[in-house]
Amino acid sequence: MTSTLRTSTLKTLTVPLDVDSASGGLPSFLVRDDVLCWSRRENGLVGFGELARFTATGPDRFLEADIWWRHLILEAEISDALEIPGTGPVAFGSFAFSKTSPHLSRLILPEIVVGIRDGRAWLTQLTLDDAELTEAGALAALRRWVPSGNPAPAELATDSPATADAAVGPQGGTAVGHALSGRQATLASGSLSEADWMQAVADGVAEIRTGKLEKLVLARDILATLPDGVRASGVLRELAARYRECWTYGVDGLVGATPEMLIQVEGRTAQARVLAGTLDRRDAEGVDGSPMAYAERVLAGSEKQRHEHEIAIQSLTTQLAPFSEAMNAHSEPFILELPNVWHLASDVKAELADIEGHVPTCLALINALHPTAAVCGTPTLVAGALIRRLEHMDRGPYAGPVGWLDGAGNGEWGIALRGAVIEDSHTVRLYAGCGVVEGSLPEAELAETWAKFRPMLESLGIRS
Ligand SMILES: C=C(O[C@H]1C=CC=C(C(=O)O)[C@@H]1O)C(=O)O
Repeated sequence: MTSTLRTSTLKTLTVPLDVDSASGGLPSFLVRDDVLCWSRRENGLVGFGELARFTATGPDRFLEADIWWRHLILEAEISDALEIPGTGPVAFGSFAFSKTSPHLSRLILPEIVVGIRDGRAWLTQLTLDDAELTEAGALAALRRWVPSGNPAPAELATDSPATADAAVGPQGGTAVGHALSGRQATLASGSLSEADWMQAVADGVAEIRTGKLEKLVLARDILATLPDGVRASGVLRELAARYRECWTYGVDGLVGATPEMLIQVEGRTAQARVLAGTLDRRDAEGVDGSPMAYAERVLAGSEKQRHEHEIAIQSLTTQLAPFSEAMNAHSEPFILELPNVWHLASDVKAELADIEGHVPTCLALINALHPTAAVCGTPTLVAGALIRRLEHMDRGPYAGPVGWLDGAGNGEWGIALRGAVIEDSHTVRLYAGCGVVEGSLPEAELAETWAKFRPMLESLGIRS
């Protein structure tokens, strides 16, 4: 574990901010490529700069991060005019999926945070210096990060990927067998070719048939090369505008819009959104009747999909129970409609218990919940070992927790799905995976990964 923190005390000042929703709200602050972002609909947090950073690898990464954060907060001098979730000191973070990954899990303490929640907006300045924090100083600091104030929406759209247009061809490595159009880009398979990945799915199904495990989530990566370059800020604005039901995240080059909430803590209430079971909305094109009736029939009516979902909900509720005084979950999953896919979804709500006089922190909960069956499998250890054997890649931050936490114990941590890592200014690695159960068919799972790549491909201007 390493930390860039100096020994000085953290000071923070939170003041109300006048954000004119007509000028674009939170997305209008997504103008820098190094921005830290967490946003859904009109709400969210955007962070600028970096005061301190914690990094770690290994099985204790969540608990080490928890200790680092609690130590930082313990002596902090906090002046907070709003005192709502997300005000006061805030850190953004992203954690590696695997306890064996060399990828650095991280918490980043920004210098400036802009937040909006239910129509209330605020600005927080953080410092480790002795200087006094004032409202005028905080506004001046914000203007240094976002020089022209809130840019107009029209200005923001100028580098919109939807405007670009050119042919796409395969690049060195294994070309992916998918028709693409839109912006000039090349796509190549990552660690496994499509054929090898389908073989991995078939091998996974064979393992499930031996009875060693019930469910396994297998993922794959593809590499997009964009000669015109990639702007993280543009990708985030695109995702936030299109995937409003999802949580759009941006931390250190990891970008995406996840529909899955691992854990959201507000005071003593914890909530999760568990997803498993997917149907490509394009499958409904040309089918008689309403698309939703099709989803009801084919997704909610499928025994395989419901079984996959049941395993995911069981794993979450079993792990959350020891931390909860009371818990409720939908008895029946609902259908979550996203622009690309439908999912079987269940929301779980729990009242957190006092454990030795303390409500469990976000990171303690994540330590217990991750990895859920929605991204790993059941039993966890067997599935985890098989993932390492069959995927032939390090997932890095893909399918790991991503989100933020504040000094009062509130936070939101999604699972980093439907996302990508911007590796350099022209290269983006996209990830997608599928729950594999006994009835899974490799070709159908491959098609599902393409549906799950779609949010990122679209936001890069690549139409699939
Ligand atoms: C692993 C992914 O999705 C998970 C979340 C929702 C539905 C899933 C499924 O139906 O397979 C996956 O469990 C991914 O998007 O990469």
